[in-house]
Amino acid sequence: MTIDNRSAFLVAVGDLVEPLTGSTLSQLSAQIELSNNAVTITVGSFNKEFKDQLTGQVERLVAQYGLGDIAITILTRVPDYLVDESRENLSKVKSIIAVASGKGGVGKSATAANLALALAHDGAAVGLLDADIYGPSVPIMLGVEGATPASPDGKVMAPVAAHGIVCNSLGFIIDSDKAAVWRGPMASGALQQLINDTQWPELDYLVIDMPPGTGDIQLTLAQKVPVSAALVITTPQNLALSDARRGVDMFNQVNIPVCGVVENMSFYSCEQCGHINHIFGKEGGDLLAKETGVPLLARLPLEPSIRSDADSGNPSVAADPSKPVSQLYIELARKVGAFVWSRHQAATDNVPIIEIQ
Ligand SMILES: Nc1ncnc2c1ncn2[C@@H]1O[C@H](COP(=O)(O)OP(=O)(O)OP(=O)(O)O)[C@@H](O)[C@H]1O
Repeated sequence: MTIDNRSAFLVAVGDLVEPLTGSTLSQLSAQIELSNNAVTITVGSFNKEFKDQLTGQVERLVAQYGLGDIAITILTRVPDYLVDESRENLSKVKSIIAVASGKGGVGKSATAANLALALAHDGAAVGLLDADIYGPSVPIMLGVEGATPASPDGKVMAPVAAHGIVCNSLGFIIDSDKAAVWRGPMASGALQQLINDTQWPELDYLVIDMPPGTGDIQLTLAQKVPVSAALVITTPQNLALSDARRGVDMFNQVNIPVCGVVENMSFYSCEQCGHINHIFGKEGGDLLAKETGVPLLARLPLEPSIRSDADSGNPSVAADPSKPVSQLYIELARKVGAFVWSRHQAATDNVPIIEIQ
């Protein structure tokens, strides 16, 4: 192989496109290293499908440029958003994703839990913080109700492990019925404690299940924690949509990038005849996306197994990642991961690093 071939190969690899962002590897500052017998590409998201595709594309380029016998390795390094050294307990967390909703009961917690599991399914180290102080449901959803976070020094809490991720929730610390009747300052104080006193391990993503609504607590939380992407969950009907619009506005106010909207309980597909029924109305999520300029990332069906899986402590993605509804969560997770990767490039304006050894 000649020097020219090697250089042309590196340029061609840099020109390959990440399909969910539409950007090239060079634009996304992927690191591409070529030695005599190996090429290693470090991308910013875990998307298994994309990494497999990329391996195939690189194999073809290796053949096209006559590079001979070359080992191809694709690694992932999620961009590190949390540059603030003072946040000791979050110092090992690379990126925080807030899952919010303008109103309660739209499926925010079920979506947050399945999103966290879907990110982990592709290989990421993931934590889930249940900040839904008024109705902490993560312990039940992850099947760890009654667990107690370990605290060797009596000060910080170690999160609880479940289904390959780690989580913490006010539900571990207090009776969730009591939390439901707390007044603002008490709820806010408990939330602060949960945020400040959880010692998160090395994580690629920390998913936060936010309290529903757009009041002071939500705003304070959004400002206190360095969120890299917010996801707003809604159902298709008008009332939920106007609340979701307020959710998007809230994040805009505090300069947190909203990566997208999820329309949950979007339709019901009859198990017997396959007829699709839009129980809560149609195309509301599209309308919201158009009005706010935020993309609609997923339409999730109203499906009994989502509820029964979550109620039995084994959310759909953990129960069976291959079933259609789990695949929807996995696709959603890949879009969120791609947003975090591309957003970081926009934020830091990194220059591409291409090394030839
Ligand atoms: N797409 C869906 N299909 C069927 N059931 C769902 C779906 N999404 C969520 N659920 C179920 O609906 C109920 C409410 O969902 P969830 O607790 O996630 O809502 P939430 O928005 O977090 O509510 P809250 O704001 O009160 O905490 C749960 O039993 C959950 O399992």
